[in-house]
This record gives sequence, C-alpha cells and structure tokens, in this order.
Amino acid sequence: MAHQGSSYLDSLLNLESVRKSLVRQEDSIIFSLIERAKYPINSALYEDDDDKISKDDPPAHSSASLFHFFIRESEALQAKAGRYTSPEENAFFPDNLPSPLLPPPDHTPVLHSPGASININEKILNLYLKTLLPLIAADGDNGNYAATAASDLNCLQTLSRRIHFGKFVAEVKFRDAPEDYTPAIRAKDREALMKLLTFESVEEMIKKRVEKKAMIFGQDVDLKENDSNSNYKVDPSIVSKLYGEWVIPLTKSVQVEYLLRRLD
Ligand SMILES: C=C(O[C@@H]1C=C(C(=O)O)C=C[C@H]1O)C(=O)O
Repeated sequence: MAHQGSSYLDSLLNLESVRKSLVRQEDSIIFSLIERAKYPINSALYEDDDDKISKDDPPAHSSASLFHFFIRESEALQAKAGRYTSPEENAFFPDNLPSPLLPPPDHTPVLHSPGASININEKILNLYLKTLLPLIAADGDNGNYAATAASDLNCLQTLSRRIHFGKFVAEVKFRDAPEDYTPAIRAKDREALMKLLTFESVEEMIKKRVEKKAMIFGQDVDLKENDSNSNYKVDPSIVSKLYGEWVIPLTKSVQVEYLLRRLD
C-alpha cells in the first residue's frame, strides 16, 4: 500500500481534521460574501474596455477589464510571495506567473502528484461572475472599483480553496480504504467513485450550518435587548443554495477527478 511508514505530517491528515478545516473555511467564505455584498454590482468593473486601462501597462492582461487586470496583477504579486507553492492554493490565471522570491517550503507532499495540479478555477470564476454575484450584490454603481475587485478576489480565493480542498478529502478517503476505491479507479467508473465518497448526512448538516452561520454573522449587532433582527447582509438561503448547488458538487467533482489519477 502506498504511503506506509507515514510521516508526522501524514499522521495529521485524517477525515476529521480535513472536515474541521472545511467547517472553518465556511466562516471565511461567508464573511467574504458579506464583504462583497457591501458594494453594489459595479458592472463597469467587469466590462472589457481598452480605454480604461493604460496601454503602458505590461501586456500581462489579454482581457482588458479592470477586474481581470486586478486579479492577474494580484496573483502575480502573491505568486512572488509564495502563495502558490502551497498545495491548497490554485491561481485563477496560472499561466506565466512569476516565480516565488523564496524557495518553497521543504515539506513532503501530501497529495499524489498527478491529481495535485487539478484546477477548476475557470468554472468557479464563471459561476461567481454569472450566477453568484447578481444574487448577493444590489444593482447600482458607486465607482468603488478597486475595493470591489479586492473583495471579489477574496470571495474567489476562499471558494477556490474550499472546492480544491476536495483533493485532500479524496486523498484521506483513499488512504483509509484503498481496497474500496481501487476497483472503481481502475474501471474509471466516475459514478461508483461518486457514490463511494458521498456522505449525504454530512452534506445536509453543512447546508443547515452555513445557513445558520449566515444568519449569525450577517446581522446588525446593537446593544438593545431582545433585538430580533432579520435584516441579513447576505440572504442565508442563498448561502445554503450556494453550498448545495455549487460548492459541494464542485468539491465532489474535484474528489472524483483526483481519485481517477490516484493510481497513475
Ligand atoms: C467533503 C466530503 O465529501 C463529500 C462532499 C462534501 C462537501 O463538499 O461538503 C460533504 C460530504 C461528502 O458527500 C466529506 O466527506 O467531508
């Protein structure tokens, strides 16, 4: 069996610890959505417009929206600071990123390398812009584009990290029961893998919990007694729907794709 004689790091990797991290990541996702909901949709930020961006800029951005420019340049800076040397991080524009200034940390990799590079950020970006943003941001334009883009980047990074965490979940599940997963992997049977890795009761709990968290995190807090505040900053049912329809299914699809490469 692979990974026998496991290191100290490996011993920290179990389903409980991975799930605990997913629970904590819910907080980051919900807070990032609450922050984005502070700004109106600010559509001009996302429109391709060559005139808006100076031609003197380095030609790093083929797409000329201020949003794309902001994400690319932010990722380039974060790449230099070493963000993408972490196996938990995936860039939205991974091509031509600058090298990290410092050598990467000398950790034994936890993930099996063929699946470690799975990156579905293009899908996440599309979903975010086309489906999620219109649900959480009010109509309008307040011209606050840079702050809005910074807030978008935070939402995208928290969502991306959670969804790609499926690689770690899959690795743990495989290590816990290689004899269950191996036949389905060899048969390239996506449906069987999906069935093996799915825990419906866990999913139901998550959807309820994120709805409750959105209620608690998204209410105005004052010092009056008995305040029954139902004016939430992000609609809790949208957060639950986000998880049920996109976050969980995408995390599972990352798990399936990772497992399919687990024996390569
Ligand atoms: C992440 C897991 O795998 C699956 C996906 C889940 C999710 O994305 O939240 C929850 C339960 C499982 O169906 C897990 O088992 O914890």
